[in-house]
Amino acid sequence: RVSLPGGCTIGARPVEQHIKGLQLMGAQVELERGYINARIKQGTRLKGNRIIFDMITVTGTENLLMAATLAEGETVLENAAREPEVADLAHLLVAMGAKIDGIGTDQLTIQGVDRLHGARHQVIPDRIEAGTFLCAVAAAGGDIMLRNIEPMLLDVVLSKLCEAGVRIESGSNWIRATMNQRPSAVSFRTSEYPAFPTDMQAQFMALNCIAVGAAQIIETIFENRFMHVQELNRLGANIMADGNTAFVTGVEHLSGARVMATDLRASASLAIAGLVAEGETLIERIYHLDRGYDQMEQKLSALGARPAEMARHWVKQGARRLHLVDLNGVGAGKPKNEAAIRAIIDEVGEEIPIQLGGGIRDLGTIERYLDNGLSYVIIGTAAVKNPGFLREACSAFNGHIIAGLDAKAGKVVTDGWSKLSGHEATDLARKFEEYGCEALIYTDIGRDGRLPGINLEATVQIAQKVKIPVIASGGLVSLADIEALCAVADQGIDGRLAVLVDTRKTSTPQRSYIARLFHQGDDAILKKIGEEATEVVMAAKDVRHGDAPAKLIGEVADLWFHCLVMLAHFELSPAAVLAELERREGISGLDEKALRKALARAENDA
Ligand SMILES: CC(=O)N[C@H]1[C@@H](OP(=O)(O)OP(=O)(O)OC[C@H]2O[C@@H](n3ccc(=O)[nH]c3=O)[C@H](O)[C@@H]2O)O[C@H](CO)[C@@H](O)[C@@H]1O
Ligand SMILES: C=C(OP(=O)(O)O)C(=O)O
Repeated sequence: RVSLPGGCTIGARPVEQHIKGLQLMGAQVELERGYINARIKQGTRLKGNRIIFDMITVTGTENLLMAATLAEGETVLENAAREPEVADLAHLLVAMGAKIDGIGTDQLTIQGVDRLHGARHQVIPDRIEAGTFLCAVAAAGGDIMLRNIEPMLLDVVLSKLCEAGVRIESGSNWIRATMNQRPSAVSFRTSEYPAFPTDMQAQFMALNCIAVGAAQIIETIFENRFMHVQELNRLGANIMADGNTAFVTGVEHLSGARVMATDLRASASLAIAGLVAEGETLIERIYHLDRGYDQMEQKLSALGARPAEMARHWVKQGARRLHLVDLNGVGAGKPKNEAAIRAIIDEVGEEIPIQLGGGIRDLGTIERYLDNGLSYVIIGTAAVKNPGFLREACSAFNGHIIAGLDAKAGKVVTDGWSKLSGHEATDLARKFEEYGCEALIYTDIGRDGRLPGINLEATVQIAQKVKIPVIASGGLVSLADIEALCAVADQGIDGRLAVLVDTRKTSTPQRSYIARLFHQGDDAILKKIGEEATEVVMAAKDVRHGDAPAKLIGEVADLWFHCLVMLAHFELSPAAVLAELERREGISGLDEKALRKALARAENDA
């Protein structure tokens, strides 16, 4: 028994092809109140058969393919979907002992086997995620390198991007795209693989919004997959949709606005348009996006990072010192990002002190950096491995050398955290102070990047052993951490415990929508309930004026959803609410049967 499928509401998501196939294989299937009940006579198995799909269905093919592997005899699937994900599933099944012929074609022949066994399989890269980033670069301009992606999977998409003016280079498992002009409009029609994927339609529409020229987009797979049109228009796009066809006339500029994500790829198209738009774009209901993209915001931020602008931003926010890490330099053992570092120094070097670490291993490098305008240089690995070097650096550049102590359970680690040394952090701290370091940066690597809060105890321990300032770093997540550090600031021997907030480690903690709400607390949840209730009222009024009821259903769902979140927040059970409704039944005079039915349905759905 399974419920009818969900997925994005991009049109009806019927499953009669799945059901027809299973019936042809001997299953009894019936629909009952939103559920599919399927059974087969006790002691028998599904039987192979020849199944011709009326239309090409991806999950339909996948479902029957799986069923056929364990059916009796031979199954032939005709007009099967050829999407790479279907082939990938077939390869997994073969690795598990299934017998399948015709993988990658529209005719799959399966010889049933008695059982499958475990196997190891690497899932193919997500071609739609890759395509989405390529579209983002095509629309916003820039340069992107995608690794672990098979260009073959993106054939049409790549050729359409070329048509738009993107420069594409590729190898067996990478794609690089560069774009430094406004894209040209590209027309297309979505269709089954290997034609243009419906899952890329919205992203290409976003690209067309700011293109030179006009494009016609025809959606042939899903009947309601243009919900991004009105949101893109809110950003200033010029799109007219008529049935399954959209006409996009490119405009020169989009401007930021508050928009709403309606489904997965629609959200992606809004993110792309938001990148291009002037000013701020706020995309609501981003949970649709999170369903299909892993850390999209982090990946995009990495692309857009213009170090000097970022530095200016922090200075504007009131930063009093900048801490830079040449991360590539750490691995290489020599500077790797000098151009970016120089750009930062040029931008803000005269206003605030800048310190830099990562791959600094010789006096020449230190001298060059200080000449360029850095205030402090941080030495980590080299300080541990070659204390003589640290001593020399301190005497040659007195007042400009900071030692970085990265530690795990009190023991110092080196080489980008890859090697554990035998040294106690406290011992080294004292030694580095003797050499003449200006300060120490203490990072608990068990916390860094994971945000559980600073390791206060260990930091204080270090501070108590030395007279120079200790900069706390790693795991810092909230103001509470900083307050806690301020509270122990006088426990350093000379009362100087500085705080380093490293944004690389503290920005955008990844949380689900619900987790974020929980984190924001009661007020945020209650405010949301108020807003959702208002939206219900507004949608109900629209329905009264003749609008389709789908929106109202959606708004009620949002309201219920947030009520459930609130109940969970207060550790109350939804069952208690149902019980309360049931209790009122007698008093309020509600029709008992109708209410019982509604409750039974609600319970089922829950
Ligand atoms: C989880 C997953 O892999 N989702 C993808 C899958 O969805 P999904 O497998 O749901 O899409 P299908 O390929 O089944 O649907 C294609 C078309 O066939 C119709 N149809 C399908 C089944 C059926 O029994 N009867 C019927 O009429 C659908 O309404 C649609 O118009 O393929 C779609 C089309 O590439 C993609 O957009 C989805 O991202
Ligand atoms: C529509 C999509 O997925 P689903 O079939 O899961 O809704 C999609 O990936 O764009």
